[in-house]
Amino acid sequence: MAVYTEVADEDLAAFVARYGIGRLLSYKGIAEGVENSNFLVHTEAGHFILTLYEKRVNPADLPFFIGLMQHLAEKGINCPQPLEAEDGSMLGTLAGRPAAMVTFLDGMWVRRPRLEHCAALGQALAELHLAGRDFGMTRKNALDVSGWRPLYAGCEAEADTVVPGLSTELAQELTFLEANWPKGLPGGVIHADLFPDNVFFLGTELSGLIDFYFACTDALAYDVVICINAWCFEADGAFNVTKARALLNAYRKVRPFTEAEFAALPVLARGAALRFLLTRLYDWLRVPPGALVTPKDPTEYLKKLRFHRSATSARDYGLDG
Ligand SMILES: Nc1ncnc2c1ncn2[C@@H]1O[C@H](COP(=O)(O)OP(=O)(O)O)[C@@H](O)[C@H]1O
Ligand SMILES: N[C@@H](CCOP(=O)(O)O)C(=O)O
Repeated sequence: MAVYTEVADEDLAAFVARYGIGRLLSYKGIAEGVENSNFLVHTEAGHFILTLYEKRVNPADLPFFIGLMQHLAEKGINCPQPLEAEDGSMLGTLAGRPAAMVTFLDGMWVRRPRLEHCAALGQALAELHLAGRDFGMTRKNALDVSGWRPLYAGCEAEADTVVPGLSTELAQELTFLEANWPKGLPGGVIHADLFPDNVFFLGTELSGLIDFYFACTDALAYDVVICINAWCFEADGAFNVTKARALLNAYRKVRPFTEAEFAALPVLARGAALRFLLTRLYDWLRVPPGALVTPKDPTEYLKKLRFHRSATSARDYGLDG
């Protein structure tokens, strides 16, 4: 579920009235999602998404997220466009939470991505990176290599209850990555969470990218390997090199990789796997009894991490140079 905050009908109607989109006709909470409360809002002007930002979103980051979506939408990226209220603001307060309204995007996310979906995603990711080049704001990645040790510290004592030996394996991986993390790669705005549930398709045509609430400024190639991890492994844990090749080739047609990015792919992929393994493990160990949110499986990312540890070059991801 992802409706953490309930909204009174009359408060929502008053909030919607600020946007000049006609009267509120109906609304409903959206079950999907993890971080924030989302509502599908129907007014005389059509459908919109209302998001109430929950505790894990730092309100100081909201101008970056809102500004980024606006910038990317203006550049032609199919992403939610924040609505401007009659007083010119794009952020308001509803039910005691920071809140924004954005445009509704048609499409559905793909449960089992095929080759053509991976290729479309690679192209869209490169287009997003190019469109972000002249975005004027920056945001440090709170979950970059410097953020992993504190996360690990919060899981260290209990990690072995999930997989025996996991605590030591994570400690060794972290030490390796801290010592070998690539520096100076081409950087810019990255989405940082472009999993299949954040990408909409109409058939095989990509119709929208959503959920920019982990977006930040970091190495562009790091965003690419986050996608490799999320899109190119099969349900049984096997790496599908054909999908990776399709994703990477479609990406590099729009934004070619540098030599340094090429060489860094295996270590970046290890880092991306560790990042999601740690956040999933952290959440897994903290699910309150009776919680309505289903935590995501950390061991899925342990298997991916182990795969990347055996990779030696970009060839292992389907690229020849
Ligand atoms: N702009 C949008 N257009 C259409 N549906 C959206 C849009 N934004 C969010 N949604 C719906 O809300 C769900 C949760 O949104 P998401 O941003 O992923 O939430 P969270 O940040 O809580 O994970 C999505 O899976 C989708 O169904
Ligand atoms: N994609 C992350 C969790 C974040 O969820 P989202 O609904 O905000 O995309 C993971 O799979 O661990």
